[in-house]
Amino acid sequence: MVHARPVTLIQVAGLRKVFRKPEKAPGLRGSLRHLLQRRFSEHVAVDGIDLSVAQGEAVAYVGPNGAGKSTTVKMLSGILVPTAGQVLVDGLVPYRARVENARRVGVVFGQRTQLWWDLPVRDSLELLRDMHGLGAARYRETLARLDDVLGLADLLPVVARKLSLGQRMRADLAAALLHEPRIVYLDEPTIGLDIAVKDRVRSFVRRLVADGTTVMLTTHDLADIEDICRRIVIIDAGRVVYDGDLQSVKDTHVRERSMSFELAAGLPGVDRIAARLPGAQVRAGSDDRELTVTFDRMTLGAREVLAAVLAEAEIVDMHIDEPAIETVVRKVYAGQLRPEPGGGVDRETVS
Ligand SMILES: Nc1ncnc2c1ncn2[C@@H]1O[C@H](COP(=O)(O)OP(=O)(O)OP(=O)(O)O)[C@@H](O)[C@H]1O
Repeated sequence: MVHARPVTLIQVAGLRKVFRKPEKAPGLRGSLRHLLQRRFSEHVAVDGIDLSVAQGEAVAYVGPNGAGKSTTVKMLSGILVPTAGQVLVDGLVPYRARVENARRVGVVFGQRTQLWWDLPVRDSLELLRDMHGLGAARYRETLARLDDVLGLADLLPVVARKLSLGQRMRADLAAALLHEPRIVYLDEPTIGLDIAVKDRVRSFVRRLVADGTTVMLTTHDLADIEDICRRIVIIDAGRVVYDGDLQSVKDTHVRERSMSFELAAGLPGVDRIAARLPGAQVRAGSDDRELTVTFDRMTLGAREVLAAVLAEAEIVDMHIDEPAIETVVRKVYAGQLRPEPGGGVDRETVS
């Protein structure tokens, strides 16, 4: 069988952004001196990023505060001009073709709205319809589809400033997707939302990806990532420190795994099980029919753990706790994951 090659929609090479900040002593004297003798310091926000995203991929773009995530997304959406490097989004250089790029891209900022604050949602959507030059039939059709998944009907007559945060996010998603962009940048799309609305937004984005939209997700909410993305790009201090499959980053960087058991009768003795599993931590739960074994997956397998517990007790139920991506990201934040010398990164195969 011949597989079609995936189409690359976002292609970034050696991308850099250096901000110049004025160096000025405080007060009037400082301002006057700055006028006569301007001094600037340079701040490297994005420091040579290479990134390639295929059509229909959902990529989490993650990193600590100030890592350079928003600066990258601003360069991808044409708001900022890079200091060096190449950016190509759907065949366009975003900062040179801002209008055309905006037609193909949708941006959602969880912390800001693109709705007109004093207008009913319907008016904002109609303004966007006109800005994007959408015909009446296409507008009606897209709005009906968005209404179906986002439940917009009740929100349309409401003035944006009167919407709750969750309603505002649903309306903002509709505003960003009205023109059916091929690429969507989501910046903290679930921030401040309650669990039920978060779930709704996440399943909406999953559906978007399943329909072939390319999504780049910037978030501090790691559950968003686990729910939506298979690939994760972690950046720190403007550089990519990991780019690969979410599962493999967990497998590579989180060696610890846990298995929990529910036993038919009281524990036969934690020590006896521990003796069969050198290096593992065996703990009794709150009642003596629960048992948790934590082990290094490089030295012990789930099968050996199961066999050791079975040899001493009758098992009613068991489950394996998956390592959370949180643990990996915490390592990055603690500086334990660094780029390879020479700028190489841990790029894994992405399926
Ligand atoms: N317009 C600007 N002028 C000067 N420095 C800037 C500007 N925008 C961003 N920076 C600096 O560049 C660095 C990267 O900022 P950026 O907003 O891209 O980080 P981020 O990863 O999005 O952070 P956060 O998670 O807090 O949103 C920071 O040190 C920031 O202070």
